[in-house]
Amino acid sequence: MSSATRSFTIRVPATSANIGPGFDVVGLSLSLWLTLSVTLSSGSSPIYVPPKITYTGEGADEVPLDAYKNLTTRVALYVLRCHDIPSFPSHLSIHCHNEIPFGRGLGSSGAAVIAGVLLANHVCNLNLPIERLLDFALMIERHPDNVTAALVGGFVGSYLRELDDDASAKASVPLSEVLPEYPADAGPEWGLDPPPPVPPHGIGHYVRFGWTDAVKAIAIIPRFELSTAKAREVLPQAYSRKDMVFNLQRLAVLTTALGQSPPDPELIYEAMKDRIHQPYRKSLIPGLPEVLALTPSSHPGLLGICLSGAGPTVLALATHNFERIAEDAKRIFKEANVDVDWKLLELGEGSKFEETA
Ligand SMILES: Nc1ncnc2c1ncn2[C@@H]1O[C@H](COP(=O)(O)OP(=O)(O)O)[C@@H](O)[C@H]1O
Ligand SMILES: N[C@@H](CCOP(=O)(O)O)C(=O)O
Repeated sequence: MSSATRSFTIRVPATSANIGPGFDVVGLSLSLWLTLSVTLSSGSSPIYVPPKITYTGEGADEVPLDAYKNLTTRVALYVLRCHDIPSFPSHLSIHCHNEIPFGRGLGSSGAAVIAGVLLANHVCNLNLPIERLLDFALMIERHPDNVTAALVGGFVGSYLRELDDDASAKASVPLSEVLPEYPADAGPEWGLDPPPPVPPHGIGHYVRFGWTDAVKAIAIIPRFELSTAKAREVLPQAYSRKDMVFNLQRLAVLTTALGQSPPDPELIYEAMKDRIHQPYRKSLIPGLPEVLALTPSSHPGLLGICLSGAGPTVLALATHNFERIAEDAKRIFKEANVDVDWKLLELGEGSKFEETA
């Protein structure tokens, strides 16, 4: 019996969502990566061999290596099952190398979800267009900001289409039905009845904004995790008109201002302020108000400063003076007993697929 091997890599960037006023709307991709190196052998044995996962980098001590428990492979399995493919092909090996820290507001779960959607697409040659890949990702991450930026790259704005009643019901099934908890002894056929909820078409829509290369991102990353779910629980259900208008005005300006050359610190600093999520998340992140109080006049080169995603990472956009901005933010966090690491990052590309053999 002959055997053939196919190998490919999938690279998905970290993201920073919200950028101040764009809660659940804007995101940008950053130069930190989740990389999957995938090998698929076939034909040498008739016995089904389940997927083998190995993992290095961020999260290596906590991530499950069972394909029915790991977020990336569970997402891939969901996509396969929506295409009437009950399980992974035999003899699949996946090595994940992850540079994106967990639970810090840098889109680790969004990257894992996009990696899973792309894994299914390429392992079984589904040839799904970008829009359909996004539909699957949005059945899992219900806000579009991270997953869209992780998939297409750049500085991106997105919205969820208003769905008709039928599509809306399909798109709002509980996550437990999209990604069921597999029991320890689950075989490849487990969970096929009832079949998984197939996403409606065209859930998410996006546009890429301009971005000036002079703008770099300093990620100031506290050494503690804050789950996105917990950081969403503290948000109110309703907002005043005044606060909504405050954010809308700034968001409209910000999406163009970050593409202008040279970038205008006065315009951008004010445009990165927010009243929809940051004020409510302060209680979860000691030192946050003090760090957000750095300004372009106290720190030349700084353009604006905000919470990255749901936090606790702070994102400072700047053109120069990176070390001073970062070290001062680190010192301020330290005064609140929070240790941080910082990284100077670039606006990243979107997800990449490369056939290696
Ligand atoms: N590469 C990965 N592989 C498997 N699971 C992951 C991966 N990245 C993130 N996760 C899961 O997502 C969780 C973090 O998600 P979340 O709370 O949304 O924070 P973040 O802001 O990092 O996206 C992790 O605790 C882990 O369970
Ligand atoms: N808009 C979301 C973004 C969450 O991003 P993450 O990187 O923290 O997962 C929110 O603010 O809740």
